[in-house]
Amino acid sequence: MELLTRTIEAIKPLDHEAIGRVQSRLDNLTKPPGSLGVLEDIVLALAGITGRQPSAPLRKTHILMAGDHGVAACGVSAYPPEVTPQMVLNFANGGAAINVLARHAGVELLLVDVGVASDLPDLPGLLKRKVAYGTANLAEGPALTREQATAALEVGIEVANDCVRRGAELLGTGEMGIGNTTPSTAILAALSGKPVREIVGRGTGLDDQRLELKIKAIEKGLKINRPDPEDGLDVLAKLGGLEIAGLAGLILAGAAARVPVMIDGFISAAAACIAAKLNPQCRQYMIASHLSEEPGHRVMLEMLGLRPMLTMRMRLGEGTGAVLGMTLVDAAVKILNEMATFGEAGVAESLQ
Ligand SMILES: Cc1cc2ncn([C@H]3O[C@H](COP(=O)(O)O)[C@@H](O)[C@H]3O)c2cc1C
Ligand SMILES: O=C(O)c1cccnc1
Repeated sequence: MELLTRTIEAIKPLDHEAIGRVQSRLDNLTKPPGSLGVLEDIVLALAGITGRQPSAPLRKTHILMAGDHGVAACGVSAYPPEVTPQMVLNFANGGAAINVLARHAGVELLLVDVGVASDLPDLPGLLKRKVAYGTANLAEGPALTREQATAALEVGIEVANDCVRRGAELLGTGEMGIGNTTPSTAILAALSGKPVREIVGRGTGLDDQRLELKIKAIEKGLKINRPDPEDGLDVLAKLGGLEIAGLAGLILAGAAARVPVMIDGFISAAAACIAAKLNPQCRQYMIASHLSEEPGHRVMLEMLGLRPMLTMRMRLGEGTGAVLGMTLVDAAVKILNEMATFGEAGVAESLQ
């Protein structure tokens, strides 16, 4: 059986016994039950996902997938496509926002070239797994063939499986690809049926004129390609992109391996929506870090049934929100393990 099918079929429900055990420990800690809100939700989710009581700090790996987009030729980004490989060099040199936050949070950073349109040099921390030199222009036809989409999904699965084999306990999703808010918006429009104008955003900071070009390109792409909203692979192949496919594979593999996946902003959530279409159970293995400024992100999170931890007006991508969110996961796990119980501390329990 092919790797993608095997991975999709390996995803199982959460462990409700483990959730119950962690819930009773949380309720015995010296605080009113539920008073730590989302911090409590996080450890309950981790228990259900892993089947164990987590211990801190978790071993955290952030995977940043890079790819280019044919649709960039339509003028849908405020920046030129050359920025994609230039930023990959910046990541390898440690100078991007994601590097700073990964160092701050004690997170290992892995770069993957799934589809950058030029050849990259050998760089520390970069895995060269190029499926194609960028996608075709989604406004003119399918961005990818079904075979390319499957190959990119499988790159993500293999990368995630390697990380898990090396001991990763929490995976993060991030991306770099000039133009990639365009396929992400197209994916959302296809899956939700919502009008493009209602969910589109300015990405890297489009002016009104370029925003119209972006709307036109997406509407044209949906009309020409007619993606089947019930077929996640069809939506992914017709609209792209390669890094989105890679992240969707990573998410599926994390779920199959019972490892939680921190979902970053708009583009990562598009990948999560594709993964959820391929197996809705994988949603239970996701944690949403933050709410992006892209208007469609809220719609995606509602479709996924996820509540973001942070609202910080972020709209960068790279996984910056995901890595920041990981610091909260470690904090939540420390709460679970380091707080005293009512019995240990000699604190009186509730009167009710
Ligand atoms: C210098 C720079 C660094 C970035 N890091 C992430 N993105 C983000 O912006 C791009 C998506 O926005 P759009 O669809 O408008 O092109 C992606 O590469 C995303 O990761 C960046 C963009 C730029 C310019
Ligand atoms: O939310 C994101 O991930 C995002 C938003 C705009 C541009 N790049 C990324």
